[in-house]
Amino acid sequence: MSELDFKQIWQGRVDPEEQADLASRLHQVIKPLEDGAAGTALIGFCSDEGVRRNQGRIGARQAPDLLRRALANLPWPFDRHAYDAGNVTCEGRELEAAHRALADRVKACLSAGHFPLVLGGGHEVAFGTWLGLDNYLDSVGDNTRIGIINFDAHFDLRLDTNGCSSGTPFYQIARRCEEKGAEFKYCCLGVSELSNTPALFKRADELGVLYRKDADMNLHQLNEIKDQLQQFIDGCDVLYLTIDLDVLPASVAPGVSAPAPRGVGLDVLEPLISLIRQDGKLKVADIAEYNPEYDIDNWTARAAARLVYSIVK
Ligand SMILES: N=CN[C@@H](CCC(=O)O)C(=O)O
Ligand SMILES: [Mn+2]
Ligand SMILES: [Mn+2]
Repeated sequence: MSELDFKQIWQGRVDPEEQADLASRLHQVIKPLEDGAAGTALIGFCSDEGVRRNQGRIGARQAPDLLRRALANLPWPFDRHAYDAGNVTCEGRELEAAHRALADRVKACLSAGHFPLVLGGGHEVAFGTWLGLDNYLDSVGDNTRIGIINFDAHFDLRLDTNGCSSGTPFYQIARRCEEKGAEFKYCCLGVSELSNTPALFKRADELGVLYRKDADMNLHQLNEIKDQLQQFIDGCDVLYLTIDLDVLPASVAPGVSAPAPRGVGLDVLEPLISLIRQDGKLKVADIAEYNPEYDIDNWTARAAARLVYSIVK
């Protein structure tokens, strides 16, 4: 990202009448990625090639810079550095190359001690994010168990027989795990019975996926969901959190490729994100499927910003 692009994107409201340390916003503290103290490192993944291959509605490749704009005014009362690590762009149809480039960027951020937070892009982002974490753990000789927690209306466990797409990332990861003799630990919360065929439910069962349907993700079930999620977390050494914005009701997040008529509310998602953050296992996260073409008055971008805030706070 050029200095000019950085300055154009990271701007927003300033409140000079307030005590400075109580009024700072992300756009005032974020810096281009540089050597220095550990912090949160935002990486954009400009791609909707996976969505195109998956017969979906394209538009998500525009998302990263628009999400940055939605993040710019967030209060940043945290004693933590924030960096912008720029964009990885899928050139033409070269999704596999973009996955490798994203994995390298995620790994470099982890090696420097940062918490990489990737802004998609279609959900094909997940394979690149996971690969970056896996490559990093391999490079430090760490044989730990990675737990994947995906908030999504879809399993994204489609076969990649005809190439990878936004519908295949967790199947690709399952195959990689099998090849290297690692356990595939995948928890998918918010699955819609109407948006996944029995073939996908069958594959999820065969792969030992822990899942809950959107209809079982209500506020009155929160304690039960937390217990189930905590048990999953206890069986993992490190965590990768991925949020597909289509897990939210379409009335909250209309700007996605495949909207969910029911969805899971922020009132349920936010306490679960706090649980995921709680014990220090969370190493990397991403937000996927923002499609500005279908957004209304930035509702979806604002919901995404709220979720980012929940992840980093
Ligand atoms: N990442 C999205 N995956 C969904 C899309 C479904 C749709 O376009 O209707 C899937 O493949 O199941
Ligand atoms: Mn998805
Ligand atoms: Mn989805």
